[in-house]
Amino acid sequence: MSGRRGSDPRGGGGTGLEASRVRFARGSRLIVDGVDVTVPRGAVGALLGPNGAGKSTLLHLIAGVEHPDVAALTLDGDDLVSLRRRERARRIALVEQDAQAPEGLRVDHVVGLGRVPHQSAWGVDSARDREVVARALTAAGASAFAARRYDELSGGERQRVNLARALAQEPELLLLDEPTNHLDIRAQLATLELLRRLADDGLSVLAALHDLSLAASYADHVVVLAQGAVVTAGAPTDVLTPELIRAVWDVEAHVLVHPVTGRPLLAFAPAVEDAPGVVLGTRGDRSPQDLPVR
Ligand SMILES: Nc1ncnc2c1ncn2[C@@H]1O[C@H](COP(=O)(O)OP(=O)(O)OP(=O)(O)O)[C@@H](O)[C@H]1O
Repeated sequence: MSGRRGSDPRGGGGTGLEASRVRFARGSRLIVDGVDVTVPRGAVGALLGPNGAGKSTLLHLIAGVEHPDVAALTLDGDDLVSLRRRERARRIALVEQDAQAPEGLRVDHVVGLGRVPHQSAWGVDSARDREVVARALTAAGASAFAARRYDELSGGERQRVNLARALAQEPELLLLDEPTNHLDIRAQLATLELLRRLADDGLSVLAALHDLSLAASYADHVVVLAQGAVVTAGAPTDVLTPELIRAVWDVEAHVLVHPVTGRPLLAFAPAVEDAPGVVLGTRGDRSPQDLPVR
């Protein structure tokens, strides 16, 4: 996965995230099966795959919310598994699909929670903490509701606050699980533009996305997962072919060229048996051997 910039504006020449052989089982069920993902500094990576492919679980394993059975996980060469929790929280932020916050908390205080890994044990807000929170709220388009209660916000408003909280962490690696969920189209584009800009400034970004056209427009590199394993990975133009989309998602796709960006733009048609009036069968039960693993 390569970024659009050759230099590392944060200094240090970091290699970003290198995750290899990530494996995780729940009971007898293998959920993530030997996955390799790399995200260099300054790159946007997109994790793609059908429902249940293992995208959220993989993000949780990288963030340290879950612990892999086997994996080599490094961030800028540092072993993530042996990092102390607080240090890991300073370096990696995760925007979850349905993040929670303590009941009744104001939005700016929720975003302020992102500063906790940077604060002393007394948790006193410094002028810099307040400045970082204000900047994060603005960047995520959430300053208009900074003084409202988080639990009274709409889904899209909460999504922006969750992003602001992660930005307030000032991480080196930003992981996002469906960051455009609940967002209107303007907010979706603003979020992806923001991620692109942050990556151009040296942040490593890895986002699970369902919108393949958005992924193709903004990601440097996509990783396609199915049934816990990597099917293929590479530049969006190389990976997102009609054949791959049919094999993994079981839909027919036309790959067009975006008239402005020149990037792939996908138009879909349902598979024949999904036509109106046809009852869906148990699809997606194909074994990984049926998929074109590269
Ligand atoms: N707590 C759990 N207990 C048992 N199985 C789980 C648990 N959480 C997830 N799974 C299973 O692990 C698999 C991967 O789930 P995961 O949420 O990582 O997929 P995903 O690709 O993020 O899906 P989606 O696109 O629907 O969000 C699924 O089969 C899911 O049912």
